[in-house]
Amino acid sequence: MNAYSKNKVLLSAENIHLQYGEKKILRDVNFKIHDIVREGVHQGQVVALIGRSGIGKTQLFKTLSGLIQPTEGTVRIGEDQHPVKAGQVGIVPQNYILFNHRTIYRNLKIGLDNADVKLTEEEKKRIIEDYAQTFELTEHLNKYPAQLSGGQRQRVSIIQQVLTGNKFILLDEPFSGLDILMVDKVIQLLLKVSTLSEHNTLIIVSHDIENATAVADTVWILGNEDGKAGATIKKEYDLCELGLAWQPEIRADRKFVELISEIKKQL
Ligand SMILES: Nc1ncnc2c1ncn2[C@@H]1O[C@H](COP(=O)(O)OP(=O)(O)OP(=O)(O)O)[C@@H](O)[C@H]1O
Repeated sequence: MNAYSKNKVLLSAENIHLQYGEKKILRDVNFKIHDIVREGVHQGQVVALIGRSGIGKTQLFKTLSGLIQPTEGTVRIGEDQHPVKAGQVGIVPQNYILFNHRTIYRNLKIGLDNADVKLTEEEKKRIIEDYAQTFELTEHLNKYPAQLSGGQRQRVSIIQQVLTGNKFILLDEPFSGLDILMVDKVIQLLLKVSTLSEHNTLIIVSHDIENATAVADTVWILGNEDGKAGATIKKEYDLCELGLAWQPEIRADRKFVELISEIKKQL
């Protein structure tokens, strides 16, 4: 098993409740996301949020990113654990909207233009070219989104969020509509993003349990507990502790396959 330790809290939720009129959507959601130190790597956590359709994943996702205020409770972010504000968490939406009339280069530049740190045009160019090279997009920089495959567009969309300097990135169904090779590339990209900085934290909402679990170090199952109204994190799997995190080939592992079937039973 890998030696690792969990250090600072980067994102936390305390007693989150969300209700619309009489309808309770979320109940008593509590968690802490940390940075992780292991084998010379210092990284943020990668969490997979899994649950049945309509259970409240999107509502939790929006609460965590400050887009909606919970009825009760607080989401805290950063080393100083201040209450989250909209814009502090980057979102890669399901249909990864890019600006179709701008080249990939200019789409990536939007990320840097929106970053807190002000850079010269020359600095921006160098950063974009570096990222493009790392993520195999150099030959596509002057193309338009329509000329790229779905997986390539997805990668551009993820990198765009990374370039804004957002340390917290929520991804909504990042594997949908991708073939298996593209899924592998997106998984590699996500693993790379999570290790780029000790503060990079990813939360992946997905119906694709195998792939979301393969890239994650933590799995949260959102569901109803004991017939109570409102969904909560009814089970958390720590894949570091299970020895199933950070291994790209994990999907063929017997222990991993057993875990997936256990997760499915929890839904
Ligand atoms: N503004 C609202 N007012 C009342 N109920 C709402 C509102 N928005 C969402 N809901 C309800 O909240 C519940 C959770 O919805 P949510 O979209 O979070 O589910 P989900 O888990 O993301 O589903 P899916 O996997 O199908 O995308 C649903 O029952 C939905 O009808």
